[in-house]
Amino acid sequence: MSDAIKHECGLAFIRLRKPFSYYQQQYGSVFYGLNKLYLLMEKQHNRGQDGAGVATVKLHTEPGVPFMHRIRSSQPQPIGDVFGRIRDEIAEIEKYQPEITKYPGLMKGHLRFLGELLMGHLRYATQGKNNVELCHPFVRYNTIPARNLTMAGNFNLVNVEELFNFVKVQPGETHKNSDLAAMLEVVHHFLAKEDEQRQNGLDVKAILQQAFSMFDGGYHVCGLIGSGDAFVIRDPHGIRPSYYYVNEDVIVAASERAAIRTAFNVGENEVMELMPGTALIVKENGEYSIEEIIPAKERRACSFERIYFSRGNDEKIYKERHALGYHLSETVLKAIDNDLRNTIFSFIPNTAEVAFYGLIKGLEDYLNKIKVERIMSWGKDFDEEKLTEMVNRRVRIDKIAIKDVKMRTFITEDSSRNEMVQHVYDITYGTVKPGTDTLVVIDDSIVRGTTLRESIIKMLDRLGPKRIIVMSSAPQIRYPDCYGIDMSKMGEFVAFQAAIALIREQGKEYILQEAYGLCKELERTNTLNAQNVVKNIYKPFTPEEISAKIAQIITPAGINAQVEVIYQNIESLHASCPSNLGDWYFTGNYPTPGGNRVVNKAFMNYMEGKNERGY
Ligand SMILES: O=P(O)(O)OC[C@H]1O[C@H](OP(=O)(O)OP(=O)(O)O)[C@H](O)[C@@H]1O
Repeated sequence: MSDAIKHECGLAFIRLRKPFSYYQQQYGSVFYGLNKLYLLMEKQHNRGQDGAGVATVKLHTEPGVPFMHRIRSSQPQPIGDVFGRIRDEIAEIEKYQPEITKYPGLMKGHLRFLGELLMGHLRYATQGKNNVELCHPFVRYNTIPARNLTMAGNFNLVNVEELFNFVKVQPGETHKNSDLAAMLEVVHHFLAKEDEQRQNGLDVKAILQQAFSMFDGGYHVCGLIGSGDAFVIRDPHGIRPSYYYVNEDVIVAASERAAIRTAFNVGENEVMELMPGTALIVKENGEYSIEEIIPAKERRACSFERIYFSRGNDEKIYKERHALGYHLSETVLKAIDNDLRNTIFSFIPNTAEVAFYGLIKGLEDYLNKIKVERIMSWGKDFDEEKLTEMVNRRVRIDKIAIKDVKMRTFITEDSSRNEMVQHVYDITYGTVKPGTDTLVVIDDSIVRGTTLRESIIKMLDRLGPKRIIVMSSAPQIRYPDCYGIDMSKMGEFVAFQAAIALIREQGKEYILQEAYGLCKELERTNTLNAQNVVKNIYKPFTPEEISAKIAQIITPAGINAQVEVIYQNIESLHASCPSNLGDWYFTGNYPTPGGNRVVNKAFMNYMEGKNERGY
């Protein structure tokens, strides 16, 4: 089967609250909104590099004049492509009317994308072919202006089929697995109903309450309506991140706080978090409100956002990644028997860099403590040489792995990933004392283990270390994620491969058969969402046993160094990222019942040899 593309990951929204002439006077450009949208998107490019799209709505147009426009790209550098094409349109008009930029009203009439409502999207398609038809935003056109709707989002739903059935829509081949297509149809269904009944303005809150009570998953979604209204909404568990900022000139929303801070040059506390289950609703007249759409449920904000996905320049995320590294320092000291003299520390670029600083801080704190203890124990028995030697003891750090391509391989589609990871990294020669040094490298996450097996371990081994210890600032990734970040097939997780290998080695295949039988039974009684059966696969083994097996799996043939893997534990993860406790990919504790169905389906697919995702 061809894989469905279900991953849509970065969002930007701007509502201009003043006429275009104001922005020209105040900020020197009628393109203020478009420029800010570009910046917001560029600052979130970490969230998706496979596609980009923009939609705009113009307010108060004459009847018959198009007011909703959309442009999308799945070219390499898609943000540049989208805005390049918008720029070309501007240049074309200026060619014939060089004075036009002086007349904002005229500009609005001539330029398709000069709208007061702007929405941008960055797409990450980890699976299947990158098809521009699947890039957000999607649009639902209608002859009645208020029933035109365009939406984009960062989300995964686990009940798409059910939703299409509800609105009695037969989606085409391209969109049949698309969460957004299903969501758009459902929201449009209630929008049309509301428009039929309404006396005055649209009751956007009522539309959202009816539509969003039907969605099972994690989401951060934005919609622009032909009436001039707009909304941004976040799932009731707060799984996906969502932030907003308001001043007299603009209303802004985005997936990451730091992007808003940089684009609008504002402080940490000026950017607000959109709380779980609520929506930012912007009325056609530029007023806004924060409304509860679905009562908030237990907060399960995604921790993988903090560990890997978001950009690390966010004030809180930086501290959290630092803490993740710090928490690992004690464990690594134990692993190397406190032998800092013969150990060299480094990181796998890029995301792990901040955790590396945290790790080093932890090691330095230890070393400083030791120095003080030693010096104190000398009493008066020391000289300059002895003291200098002690004070100059350092944790040995070096930049050993280099990333040649400035792209995120994890969010690169599967077919090209293996080859890519082989060529993405390189090493710095002459850094390690061959045969003596232990080399410790920290990565933020080990998912499939491909980065390590196909590239990093072989390269590091060329430097001749005695041991290679890989530390992961995330715990073992054991279960699929179906709420936003694509990790969908059981057999691909190196932790699952390790559990299977241990089961086989120990002749415990009955565990697999029992779990499969239980899944089948749950399927028959339509209760696949009642429990996560895959937990039984891991149950017989300690995390350390799984880690030891993972180390074997990621060690390619012909490696001289002894390879070990050390993971973060769940307690330290939670201590490091206290407001993002969503940890289902590590623990198997899904926030919605749909999650259990997904993991059980993924396991059944694995047992049946089907290479397809569980949702
Ligand atoms: O175990 P695997 O399945 O190979 O995946 C894990 C790797 O993927 C990510 O790197 P990526 O290149 O996406 O991003 P980065 O440069 O931001 O770290 C992550 O940082 C790990 O290094």
